[in-house]
Amino acid sequence: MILMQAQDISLTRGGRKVVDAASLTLEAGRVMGLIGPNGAGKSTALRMLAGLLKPDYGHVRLQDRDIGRIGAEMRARQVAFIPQDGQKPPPMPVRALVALGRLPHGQAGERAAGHPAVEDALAATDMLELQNRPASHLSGGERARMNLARALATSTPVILADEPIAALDPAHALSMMQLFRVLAAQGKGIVVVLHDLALAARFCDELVLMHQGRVVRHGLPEQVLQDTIMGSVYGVTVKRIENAVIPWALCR
Ligand SMILES: Nc1ncnc2c1ncn2[C@@H]1O[C@H](COP(=O)(O)OP(=O)(O)OP(=O)(O)O)[C@@H](O)[C@H]1O
Repeated sequence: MILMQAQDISLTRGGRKVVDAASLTLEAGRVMGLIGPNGAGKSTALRMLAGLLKPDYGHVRLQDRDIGRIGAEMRARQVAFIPQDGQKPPPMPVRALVALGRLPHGQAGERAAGHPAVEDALAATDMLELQNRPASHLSGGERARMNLARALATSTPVILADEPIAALDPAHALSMMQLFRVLAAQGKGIVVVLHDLALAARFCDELVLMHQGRVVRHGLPEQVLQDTIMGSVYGVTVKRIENAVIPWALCR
């Protein structure tokens, strides 16, 4: 089942097309990795998918409706957007902040904090131990897990996550990628921006490679992560290593 579709979306910023006629289709049960070098346009594209930026051209459809025509609350019940780690959160307890994820369902305060979706989200992200801590005291990695928990608490069919594992230690990065797989198995569709290509190859069903605003490759990880493409897009060479745990290394 198609959950979301972007067709030829373009956006100009500072006189430059930062996203240029990008198209993608997100199906239920899939983890899609959005990859590409710094400045490729990944975050901008993700914000357009989330309905937070309006494309100059093209359109984003959410279950067959133009996302721009869906009200903010309805959209929030359908799409959870996890931004790249930005502002420090307020000094409210982690559980209360995660419970804000229930607002699009009209639930707030004690009712939201006690909702099973909040409990499940805290458990899934390994945040139960930290639930009473002020959110402002969390480390960068803990904050990333809390942001995912808040998104999960909303119980949306679509999750859009911008570099959610960038600040995570290896164990929590693996857990989060495994959790995306579990969520996909439950029927959700996930678009995740990643710079860790090994994890992208291992956990994503498909990869969308962006470069200079354009989607230059879309397909299975092994189709996208080819040596020549990595060379031309990332400017690195791929060294294959036999019998190694990670069978390739990137070199400059
Ligand atoms: N408001 C803006 N005005 C001018 N340029 C912008 C604006 N917003 C983004 N850009 C530019 O658009 C390009 C794409 O930015 P974007 O954040 O989407 O890239 P990205 O692929 O997510 O990069 P990264 O991996 O570094 O996070 C960048 O070159 C950025 O400088």
